[in-house]
Amino acid sequence: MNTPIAIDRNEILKRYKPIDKYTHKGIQGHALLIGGSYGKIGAMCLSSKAALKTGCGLVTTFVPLCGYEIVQTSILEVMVVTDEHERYLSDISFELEADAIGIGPGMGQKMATQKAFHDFLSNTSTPLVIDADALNILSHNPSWVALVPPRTVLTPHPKELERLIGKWYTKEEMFGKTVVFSLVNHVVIVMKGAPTYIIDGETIYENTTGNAALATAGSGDVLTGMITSLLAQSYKAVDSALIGVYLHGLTADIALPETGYQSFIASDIIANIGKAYLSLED
Ligand SMILES: NC(=O)C1=CN([C@@H]2O[C@H](COP(=O)(O)OP(=O)(O)OC[C@H]3O[C@@H](n4cnc5c(N)ncnc54)[C@H](O)[C@@H]3O)[C@@H](O)[C@H]2O)[C@@H](O)CC1
Ligand SMILES: Nc1ncnc2c1ncn2[C@@H]1O[C@H](COP(=O)(O)OP(=O)(O)O)[C@@H](O)[C@H]1O
Ligand SMILES: [Mg+2]
Repeated sequence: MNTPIAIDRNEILKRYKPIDKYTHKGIQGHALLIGGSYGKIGAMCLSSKAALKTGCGLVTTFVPLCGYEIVQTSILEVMVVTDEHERYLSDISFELEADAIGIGPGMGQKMATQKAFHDFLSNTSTPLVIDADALNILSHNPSWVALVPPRTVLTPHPKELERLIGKWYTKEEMFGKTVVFSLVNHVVIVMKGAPTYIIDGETIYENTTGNAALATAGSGDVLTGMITSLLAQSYKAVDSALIGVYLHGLTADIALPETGYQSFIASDIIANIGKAYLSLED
């Protein structure tokens, strides 16, 4: 196993692109977030708001019908497109052209949703982030991994990773299997945890930000929105993963003196993305 490269401020500054004075929302990137189901529309609100706050120009959220008013009223800046089904996704089709798509948070794994995800994968070549239930659907249908576009970013937590690559008994085995999965399928894998590792083929990166305050509902959904936003802003897949994970962790380090570990929630990540960005400008 290759020694991990520590991702600190210096490594991020090598990749970070400051905002162009003359940019506008039309060229700042359009992120599309797809997911949600009855009772889990919040996951989409979190990932969509996180995408906006990470800097892309436009965000559209694709949810089942029951999510329409929830997303429209909780985030005014986001546009909403709905599936025809009331409670879960059954047909992922839309007219818009997104620069990046994040799919999976709160999506559930109903058979109709699985089929819709299969058809979506068969028809997309847009830069992609796959998370949560979309990862679990891939684990149930391993042959569909071949449909995943090259350079897609997968963001499993340890349980989702185990479902995807199978059990491991040592840390070396876990890294070995993940590296093989990345190489064979040409994908970038964000192994979420404490710390988070990013695997790009045989190259392993270890994030240096973040703390136990992040062990709270929705913090992964927020990360999906952040990485999708960076992809939409034309960052390479691996750089989107590295910058997204670094900034996400940094929000918790910044907020900790005010919130403590226990009262920090996923919305606090979103609220501190601005300060995390500003720390790159000093
Ligand atoms: N407000 C919302 O709408 C929320 C929706 N969510 C969605 O709920 C769905 C289910 O996600 P879950 O991740 O809860 O369900 P999963 O069944 O995928 O994962 C939960 C299991 O993974 C284990 N696990 C998680 N992190 C671990 C770690 N770091 N180390 C070891 N084991 C770990 C847990 O112990 C548990 O057994 C997803 O679609 C997700 O996006 C959640 O993100 C919570 C918030
Ligand atoms: N103890 C911890 N220290 C640092 N980061 C953590 C810790 N616990 C969780 N995280 C981070 O929080 C996020 C959790 O993601 P995930 O389990 O998908 O949450 P959810 O599905 O509820 O949104 C990951 O980015 C993970 O690295
Ligand atoms: Mg998750």
